[in-house]
Amino acid sequence: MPYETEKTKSSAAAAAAGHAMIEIEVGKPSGNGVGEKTSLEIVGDVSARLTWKDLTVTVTLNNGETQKVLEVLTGYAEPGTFTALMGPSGSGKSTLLDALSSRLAANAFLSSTILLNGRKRKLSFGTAAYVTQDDNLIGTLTVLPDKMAWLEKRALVESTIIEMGLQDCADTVIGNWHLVSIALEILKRPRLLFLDEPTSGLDSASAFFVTQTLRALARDGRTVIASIHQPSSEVFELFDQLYLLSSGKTVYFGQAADAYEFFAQAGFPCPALRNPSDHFLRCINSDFDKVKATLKGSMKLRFEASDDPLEKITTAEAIRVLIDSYRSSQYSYTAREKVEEISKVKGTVLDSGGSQASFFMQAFQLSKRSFINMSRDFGYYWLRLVIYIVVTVCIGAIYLNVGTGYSSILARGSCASFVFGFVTFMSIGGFPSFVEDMKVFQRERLNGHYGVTAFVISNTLSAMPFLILITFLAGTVCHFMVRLHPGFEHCLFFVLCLYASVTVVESLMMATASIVPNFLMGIIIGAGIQGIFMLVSGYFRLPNDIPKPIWRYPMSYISFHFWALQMWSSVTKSLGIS
Ligand SMILES: Nc1ncnc2c1ncn2[C@@H]1O[C@H](COP(=O)(O)OP(=O)(O)OP(=O)(O)O)[C@@H](O)[C@H]1O
Repeated sequence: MPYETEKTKSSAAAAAAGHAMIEIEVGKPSGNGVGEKTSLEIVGDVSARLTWKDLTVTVTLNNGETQKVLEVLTGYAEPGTFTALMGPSGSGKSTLLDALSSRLAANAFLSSTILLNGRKRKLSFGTAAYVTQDDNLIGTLTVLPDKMAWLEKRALVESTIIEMGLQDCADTVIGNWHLVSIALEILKRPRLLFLDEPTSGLDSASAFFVTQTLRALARDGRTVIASIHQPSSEVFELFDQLYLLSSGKTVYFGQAADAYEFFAQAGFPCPALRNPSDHFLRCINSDFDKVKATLKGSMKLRFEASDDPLEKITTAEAIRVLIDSYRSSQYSYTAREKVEEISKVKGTVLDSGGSQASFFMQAFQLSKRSFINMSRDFGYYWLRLVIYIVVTVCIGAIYLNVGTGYSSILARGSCASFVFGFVTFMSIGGFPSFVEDMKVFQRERLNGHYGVTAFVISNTLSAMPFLILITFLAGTVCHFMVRLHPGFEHCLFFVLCLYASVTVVESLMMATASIVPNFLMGIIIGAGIQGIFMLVSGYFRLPNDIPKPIWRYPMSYISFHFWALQMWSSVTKSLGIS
């Protein structure tokens, strides 16, 4: 392609995207004439041109075997365009989005050349935004962010709210709504927007509205790539580019409007009045083979009588024909040419290399947000505060003024065991909230907002006031009703022990939530671990009687119950009753 044409096209794209292109530096021709590829340098253009070539993703399964999830995919996404990824369930749409946005799972191996503005870059904060299938939002917060000058912030938020059509819910508490997720991501003004099934679960009118909004965001100069599950024909008409996948292979990539022609050329024309996306998905969904095989006997006559080419061959064969047709088609050739062409243009480096906030700012903002969330969510700590007080009043009533005689030794031991065993055990009730927190954390970490350390510190700090309040109130009630060792310092020591024990259980449940993100399994595992710790605490068997290997060493020393009871027995000793 001649330089002039290349330059004109790039300029036109940037102009269409509404961004100034300040300088274009044309590389030296190597002397091979007009058709020679060159390296262009675009400075000042903030749009994102993404290309991927021969992209293959291989995952290692639990049994050690490997599986190719995506195979040699080649494509591109340009600013101002809306690219839709379509394919049957399990065809690899989410994996392709993950691969392009550098968010692949740890067991997935990527082999590809992915270029952003002609450069190899890992996408991070501010450059790209990723809206996941699950809306992992903190349901107690409003859509307003807490960064930059107030006036600037207000202008940005208002423009975003208007852009997204969210005027009616600007001051409401966030529910789970796709548009809010998208709005939150575009607050960072990303140039590249990835969305995993933004229309799933929506009725057709809402799906149309969301897709129209995404197209408008694209027209504003952004590069938008979204996987869409079942678009209506109206929604389909909003797509600029279409990437059709089946079993991880490209069935079609090109302009959405040209897909009809491609399918017709391959021998599968879309019947009149049929939704094109329904037709394309039907052609490439091999699940229908199994259904057909099952119903073969009863539907034999119908299959023979029909003109539909899909009823004469299996879907697996149709997919093979389509994949082969695409490989040798002008669409595939054009896509490869275009990828080469875009790759040669060295555009602006958009990557800001992670969150712009300092570590302390991240930890401060996260602590503040987490504290607001905890204080607004009644189930997070307030309910536990009520239950802790009720339970400790019950303990106080049962062990009321337990005394200091020999007969009270067992009662004191049981009381201690119950307080540090069962009362702290109730902290597993916070598990569902931890799981929600973890989901938000995982999304925001992958989007480059902050790291593990900031999250752990902020969570510990924000929970601290609530845990101090809970353990102070519950501990004091218990201490005075049971008449434990009198004196302020002993009461404080008791409350501190309770605080430390509850913090350990909270941390244990948080760690469990990071490994087992399932409510029921997490609670069962957390309860099981605590049950084992309680067994070796020195109450159910005296410390010297606990079997030495494993149970005494190291288990009893790992168990926080053991340390709490040690404290108790030292207090009891100081009373001279042991
Ligand atoms: N990290 C992984 N480990 C193991 N298998 C994986 C992994 N990621 C994806 N897969 C498998 O790859 C296939 C494609 O998954 P993917 O989620 O990308 O499909 P999809 O088209 O987005 O499906 P859906 O529409 O149901 O979300 C699936 O069979 C999935 O089980």
